[in-house]
Amino acid sequence: MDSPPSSGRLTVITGPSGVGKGTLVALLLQRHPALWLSVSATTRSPRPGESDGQHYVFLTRPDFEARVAGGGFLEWAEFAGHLYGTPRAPVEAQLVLGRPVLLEIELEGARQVRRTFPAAFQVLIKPPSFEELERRIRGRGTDSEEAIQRRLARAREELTAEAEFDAVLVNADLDMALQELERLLGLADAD
Ligand SMILES: Nc1nc2c(ncn2[C@@H]2O[C@H](COP(=O)(O)OP(=O)(O)O)[C@@H](O)[C@H]2O)c(=O)[nH]1
Ligand SMILES: Nc1ncnc2c1ncn2[C@@H]1O[C@H](COP(=O)(O)OP(=O)(O)O)[C@@H](O)[C@H]1O
Repeated sequence: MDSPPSSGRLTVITGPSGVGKGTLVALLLQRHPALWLSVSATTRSPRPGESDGQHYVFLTRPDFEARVAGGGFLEWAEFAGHLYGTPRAPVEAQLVLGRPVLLEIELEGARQVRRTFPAAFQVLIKPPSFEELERRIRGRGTDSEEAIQRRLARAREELTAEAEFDAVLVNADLDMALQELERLLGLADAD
């Protein structure tokens, strides 16, 4: 099931909010500059330190909906009261160039990609426990109590979807999880 992706392959990384997806993906990109991470669009407000076009493309809801209507997203979903989507054109362009592409997206989006790109390699990142997940979301200090509650409710749902994924990775120790992710993605040290 977990055969490593070839170059130009699409990899989807999913997992509950606060599990460490962003942390793992940032480390992966530092170590493997050949990887290309899709920058999503969202209607949520920027967090302190997030810049437009780098972490997300921040859109109003009407602008986001116009892009949906125009077929501009490879996939999109609503999460915790906001819309999130993967701009289609840049992903397709990178795949044509043969570059390995990463999407860091939530469960509904992963399901859409499974239908449109059945060859995509899909990884679910899990926390060592639900209590640890809550500690990480709170420890990050970026979300309101309401946003935290919505993320925790959604997390319970996402964690039941394990069987849908090509691989499941527990992010307990960060270095170990990073190594395991590299192994799953078939990334050698020098990639
Ligand atoms: N479907 C979909 N989900 C996305 C996209 N971009 C980000 N997400 C997911 O939306 C959720 C919320 O992201 P964010 O607001 O940055 O919060 P965080 O995960 O708590 O840091 C996370 O599960 C992301 O993986 C996207 O383009 N499409
Ligand atoms: N293996 C780990 N052990 C302890 N804390 C972690 C680990 N991985 C990530 N974290 C911390 O958990 C918090 C949430 O991580 P983040 O990458 O923002 O999650 P996500 O992108 O999945 O929402 C951050 O404060 C991060 O530093």
